[in-house]
Amino acid sequence: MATKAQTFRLALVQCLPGSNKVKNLQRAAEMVREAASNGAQVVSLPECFNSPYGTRYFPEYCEPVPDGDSTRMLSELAKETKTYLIGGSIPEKYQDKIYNTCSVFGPDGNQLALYRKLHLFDIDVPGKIKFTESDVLSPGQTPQTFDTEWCKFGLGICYDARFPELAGLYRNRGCKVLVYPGAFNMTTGPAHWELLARARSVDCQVYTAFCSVARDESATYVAWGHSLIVSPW
Ligand SMILES: NC(=O)CCC(=O)C(=O)O
Repeated sequence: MATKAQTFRLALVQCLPGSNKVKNLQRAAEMVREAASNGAQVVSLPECFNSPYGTRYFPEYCEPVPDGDSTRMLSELAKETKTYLIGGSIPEKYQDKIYNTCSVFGPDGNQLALYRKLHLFDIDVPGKIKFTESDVLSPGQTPQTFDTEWCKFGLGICYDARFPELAGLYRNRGCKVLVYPGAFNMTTGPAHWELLARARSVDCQVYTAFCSVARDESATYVAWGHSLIVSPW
């Protein structure tokens, strides 16, 4: 009798989006292919993988989901690589609003989830960083999970990881892995990135994956990087 595999390989793609959207998509696709060829069955991209991260960029780079170039690429890529592909996030244009949105596709290319960032990143650390996503973005309203043959996954985006209630809700729904595409910065990254991933894992007894964009010291928003996966232990 065939037994169901209990383990799988999850890859976090720490790509470096720049100002050219076509190149951002090409590079992300190359890195997903590389991960799949190294045995990854589930792959995540980071927050805003198709655009630079910043409120000034969201209106320019936003697209409809699932009918935009970035989401079409994700669906085709999931099918080509036969992976579960967690599409980081992109600025999504929906009606007259913009959301920070993660789409997930299965190995057959079908969309399994659409998650809009619930908690917008509005912070002011005097002398260090001020950022107000809510100037441009609207918050999502609904937590989202998706199923694989191995376990149920829960989705958050970056700042969402600061809210234990969301992780606890996913734990109560039976999720074993929480995935947060992200882009922390050089102030909060060293202070809280690893701490939050480990906290969510220990308090919910789940695996937690934080997938960051790579660091570019010349960018208007310098990301911390340091993608990581944490075990319940
Ligand atoms: N993109 C984000 O949500 C950034 C969150 C962040 O840096 C934080 O400290 O929280």
